[in-house]
Amino acid sequence: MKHAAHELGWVQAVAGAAPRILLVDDMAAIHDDFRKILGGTPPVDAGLDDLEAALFESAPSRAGPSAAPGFELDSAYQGSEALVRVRTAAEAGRPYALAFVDMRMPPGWDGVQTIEQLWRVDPALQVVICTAYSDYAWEEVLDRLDAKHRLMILKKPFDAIEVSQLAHTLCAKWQADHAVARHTEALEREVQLRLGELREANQQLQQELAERQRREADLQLAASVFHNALNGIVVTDERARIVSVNPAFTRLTGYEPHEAVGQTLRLLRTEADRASRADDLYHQLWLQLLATGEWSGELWSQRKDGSRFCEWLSLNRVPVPPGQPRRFVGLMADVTEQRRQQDSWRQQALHDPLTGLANRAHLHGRVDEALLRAQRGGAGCCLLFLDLDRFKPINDRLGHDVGDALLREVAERLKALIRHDDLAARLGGDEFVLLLDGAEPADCGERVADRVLASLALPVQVGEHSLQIGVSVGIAYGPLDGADRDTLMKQADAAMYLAKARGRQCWHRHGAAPAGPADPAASI
Ligand SMILES: Nc1nc2c(ncn2[C@@H]2O[C@H](COP(=O)(O)OP(=O)(O)OP(=O)(O)O)[C@@H](O)[C@H]2O)c(=O)[nH]1
Repeated sequence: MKHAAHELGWVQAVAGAAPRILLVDDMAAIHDDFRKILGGTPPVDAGLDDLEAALFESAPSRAGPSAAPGFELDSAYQGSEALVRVRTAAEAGRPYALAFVDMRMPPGWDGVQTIEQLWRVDPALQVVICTAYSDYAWEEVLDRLDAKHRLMILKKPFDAIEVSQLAHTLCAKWQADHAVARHTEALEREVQLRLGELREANQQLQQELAERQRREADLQLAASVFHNALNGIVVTDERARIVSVNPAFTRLTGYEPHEAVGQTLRLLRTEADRASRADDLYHQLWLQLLATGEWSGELWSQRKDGSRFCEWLSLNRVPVPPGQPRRFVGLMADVTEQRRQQDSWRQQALHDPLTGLANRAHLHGRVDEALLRAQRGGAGCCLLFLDLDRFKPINDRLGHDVGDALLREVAERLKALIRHDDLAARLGGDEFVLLLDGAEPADCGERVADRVLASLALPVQVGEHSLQIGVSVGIAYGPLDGADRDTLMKQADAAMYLAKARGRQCWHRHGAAPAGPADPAASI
């Protein structure tokens, strides 16, 4: 508030308002004299003229009321009253510029005490101490007040010009002091403002620096990952053209960066894929990548040296700011070994280890599929149940190894008799099944059975042994003889037993009338 009051004082001063002067004296006549000199009207009291004459060397009328116009004068007759006026003026924002203070003002404070009190309230107040006598040595007064720059001493009797000059000079000094103070304050504010702006700019700079350092760290990390990754990394544009590759890509494919960059991912196509005119996998995967932003899967690829490898490729669209070219990143890993292992496990799970034919589980799956297709209006299927005739004696006589070799040879012959879409399976022991997928023509089972009988009637050479075996075949058509797998297989099995019952080395179709003994010429 003090600051605001000073500020208002300054506004008043610069606005050209009359400087305010406070007259502090216990004698009313003195007030009138000051007013005459400084622009006030003297009180109507003849007795005061004498007093005036005693105080001033020359009569006040000599100075004239117009000698120093332009001051606003107030009077206080005791120090305490002066204090109230000074405080009120300061709080109202209209401080006094100058106070003329009498030295002796009984019964209250003397001049020095009064000045001390006034300066506590308004330290900028200029003071003229008026005295004919003093209770203090002047050095002592000045030391005690410790304010030589804002205090003047006016000794009685007064000279009007001296009073007027003091008033003008000290008011002008007060105004100048205020102007300097305001200017200094304005400068300080400006400096603070600039400092604040600088601090803010500096803080922003620090934040940007920290952000840049964080980004640089991220980039370094990304670059380190790119260069040290064990997996191949390939970055492409949206037309699948390679933009960059990492060292692991080169290790995996044999292509140096300068050989790969600018090529498309088709660089890794296998010879077979290149020869094929059909839309290749790369085309399909790229369409999916553009549509969904990601693709992953296994594909066979070819290295620069021509060797093939199975790669796991995972492609993703890289998010980039608007306006930047689209990029895709692919992670590649050589999974050839895993793929071979899986193939081997799949082979073992679905195939008979001795002959390599399909096993029972595999057969079941294929029969189910065939029956389902038939249900949906597709062609049916035919099952041929085969059981070798008198296989046990070979085993018993010549041992299991010879028996095994015989079984393997039977498997080879069976495979040679069927089409690509058909399936040859070994259920175990000397039991085999042929699945003819798409039972066309209507007697295809019987025709194949004839070929089986003929083929297996030929001797089998195992080492030094020329072995002669036969086979009994049961035939059942799905879904005609069984709409579900269990039924169909049971019917074919039962038909095979009927063929055995007929004397072996013959076939029997499920549902056909039991025939007489098979042609002995066809049997062993
Ligand atoms: N070598 C070999 N023999 C097997 C294998 N699995 C089963 N066997 C044998 O194959 C024979 C099959 O028995 P059967 O079909 O009853 O014998 P079979 O002499 O053919 O009898 P029929 O069918 O009535 O003519 C048994 O001696 C089994 O021990 C195998 O994996 N390897």
